[in-house]
Amino acid sequence: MHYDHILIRYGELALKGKNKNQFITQLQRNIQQALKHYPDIRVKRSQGRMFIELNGQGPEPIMKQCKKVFGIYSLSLALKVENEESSIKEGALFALTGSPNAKTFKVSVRRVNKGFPIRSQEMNRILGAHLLKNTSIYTVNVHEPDVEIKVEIREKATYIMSTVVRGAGGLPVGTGGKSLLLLSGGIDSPVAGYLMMKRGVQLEMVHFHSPPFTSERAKQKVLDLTKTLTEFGGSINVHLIPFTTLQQEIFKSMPERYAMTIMRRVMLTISEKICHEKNILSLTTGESLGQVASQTLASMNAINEVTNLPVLRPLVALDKEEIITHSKRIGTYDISIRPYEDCCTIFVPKSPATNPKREIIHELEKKVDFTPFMNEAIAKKETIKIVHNVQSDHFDELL
Ligand SMILES: Nc1ncnc2c1ncn2[C@@H]1O[C@H](COP(=O)(O)OP(=O)(O)OP(=O)(O)O)[C@@H](O)[C@H]1O
Repeated sequence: MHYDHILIRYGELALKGKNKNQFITQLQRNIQQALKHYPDIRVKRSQGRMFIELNGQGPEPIMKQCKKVFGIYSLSLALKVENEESSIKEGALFALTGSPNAKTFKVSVRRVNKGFPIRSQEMNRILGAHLLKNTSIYTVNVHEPDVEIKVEIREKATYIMSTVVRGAGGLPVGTGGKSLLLLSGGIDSPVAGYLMMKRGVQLEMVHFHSPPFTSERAKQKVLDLTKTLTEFGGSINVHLIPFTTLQQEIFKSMPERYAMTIMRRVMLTISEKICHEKNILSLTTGESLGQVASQTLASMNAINEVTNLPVLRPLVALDKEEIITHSKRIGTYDISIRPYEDCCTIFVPKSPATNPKREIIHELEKKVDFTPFMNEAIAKKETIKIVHNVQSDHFDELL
């Protein structure tokens, strides 16, 4: 006997009607995608659960991959047996005796198949008695058992489990629409992207770079960050925008105090154009309040003016420590701290305005028309598709 399935639980209660079906279909697709290197396994759905049929494949790597799939609340290794009392008894004994270091147990039966002749409570008693009779070291503890033997009696078969592992939670990527993430090489924006993916949002990236002031390795850093994020939700397109000429024009013609704000407005304007082209309905940034001078509410207010799209800022209320903790856990931190220059770190004004005024910006922007430079930058856009990376193993647990 051996565990031959993985049972997957998702937050079904929160779902209703049409959304529910879309959620489940997307989740199934995402699990299949995450397991694409295991051709023998099958992912099936049935009555509020998803099942992975292992077909001889060892469960550890499959569990590990599944722990990164958003929408999964918990997973259990499961033994499939026939809907027969004797088979269920045998399976329960296998599950109990295979639990290392356990001294106490509890049996929890769920009878999903109401056609099964023995009711759940009765079945709990039958199985408990069977386990006590056939072992000598275990006792029952219904309140705080070392191991809980879960038995799900379903339409066609019964699944027996002794462990529950927490999944990544959230919603399946692809159920929440699309957002364009402004991805710098820093610590924050990859974390912002991760949090949006956790809410089911599919990402595309835009990155502004300024060759030759920024190197190939700085560009590679952004591609590597994206590759890490693909582990949570499939392939991602990265749009690289050459920003050198625009930055030089801005820093040449605008007062230093306002150059940063105007540069951000230009970034957002270009990003919005990409959204229109790609049918993406929102933008995401890694800004959080009060971290640096340009991340004040006044600054966000001045920047936001150039777009009607929602600008999502999932880090807005987090402090740096929390953001760093996230980035270490998801595997982006070590890439983010590589010491290559970003376009924004090269053209840094000494004292950017912390309280930029829209009226002043309007006056300044009347003097120079950046549109031709923006159009040129967009025309020179380079798009790279980063394929879903399913082979990394740099972490085990997501919270
Ligand atoms: N070169 C860039 N390309 C794309 N987006 C950028 C770029 N530089 C900055 N951004 C966007 O603007 C946000 C604010 O940038 P800023 O440099 O002020 O903040 P930060 O806290 O250092 O963020 P990060 O750690 O993400 O770089 C970033 O989180 C990112 O979303």
